[in-house]
Amino acid sequence: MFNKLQYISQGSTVAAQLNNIHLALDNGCHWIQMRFKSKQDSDTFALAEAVKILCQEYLAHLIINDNVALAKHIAADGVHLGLTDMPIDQARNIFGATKIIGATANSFEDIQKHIQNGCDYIGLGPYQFTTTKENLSPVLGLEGYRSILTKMHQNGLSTPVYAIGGITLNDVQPLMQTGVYGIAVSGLITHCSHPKKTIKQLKNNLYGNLVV
Ligand SMILES: Cc1ncc(COP(=O)(O)OP(=O)(O)O)c(N)n1
Ligand SMILES: Cc1nc(C(=O)O)sc1CCOP(=O)(O)O
Ligand SMILES: [Mg+2]
Repeated sequence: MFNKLQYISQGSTVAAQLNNIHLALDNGCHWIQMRFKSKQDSDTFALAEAVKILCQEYLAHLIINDNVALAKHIAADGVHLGLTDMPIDQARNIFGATKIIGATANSFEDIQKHIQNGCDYIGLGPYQFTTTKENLSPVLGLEGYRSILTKMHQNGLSTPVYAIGGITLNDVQPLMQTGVYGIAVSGLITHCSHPKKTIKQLKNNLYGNLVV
């Protein structure tokens, strides 16, 4: 069973990325997506190696954003691919059958295509406007999730869907009621003043207060 809470890392330098990822791990996140839009491949590689070690220490899953070759090279648990990244079936041939491949969607049609191509989870967004990612697809809002998740149910599609994009603590329960499997967040955890408390509250909302 996949974690219901994904932390999407942010930071413009290796040091900032490492600090933010360590903060997330140290305060209870167990699924890290390393999302580093660096111009220097050497920096991205060095960060990925360090994050792999950190995730091993914290028994956390490590997903690499965009870069299938890097994910394979460091033996990450998975990769996340967007609408303009490598096709999922091509990534599967490179990365193998046991690895986790996530895919970005902004519509039911995107989801259908990704599932046909063999993805393991969907990142459906954006829920609302966010400055964490540039070039956002059209904002979906709560009604967008309701509509898309209903279509998935009607078509017997059960691939886990994560909501992403501008999510705050108060958004979690309404989003979970639409039928999404979990959430992916970046700024909420990166910038909060009490990360351990926030992550525990997120988990309580995600797992229905089963978290002790
Ligand atoms: C869980 C999750 N969902 C969506 C995204 C967005 O990925 P992508 O469309 O490739 O955009 P970038 O993150 O590469 O800017 C994601 N990373 N994770
Ligand atoms: C990485 C990403 N992808 C999105 C999409 O809509 O595909 S929104 C997003 C940013 C998520 O960060 P925050 O929780 O700070 O808004
Ligand atoms: Mg991408």
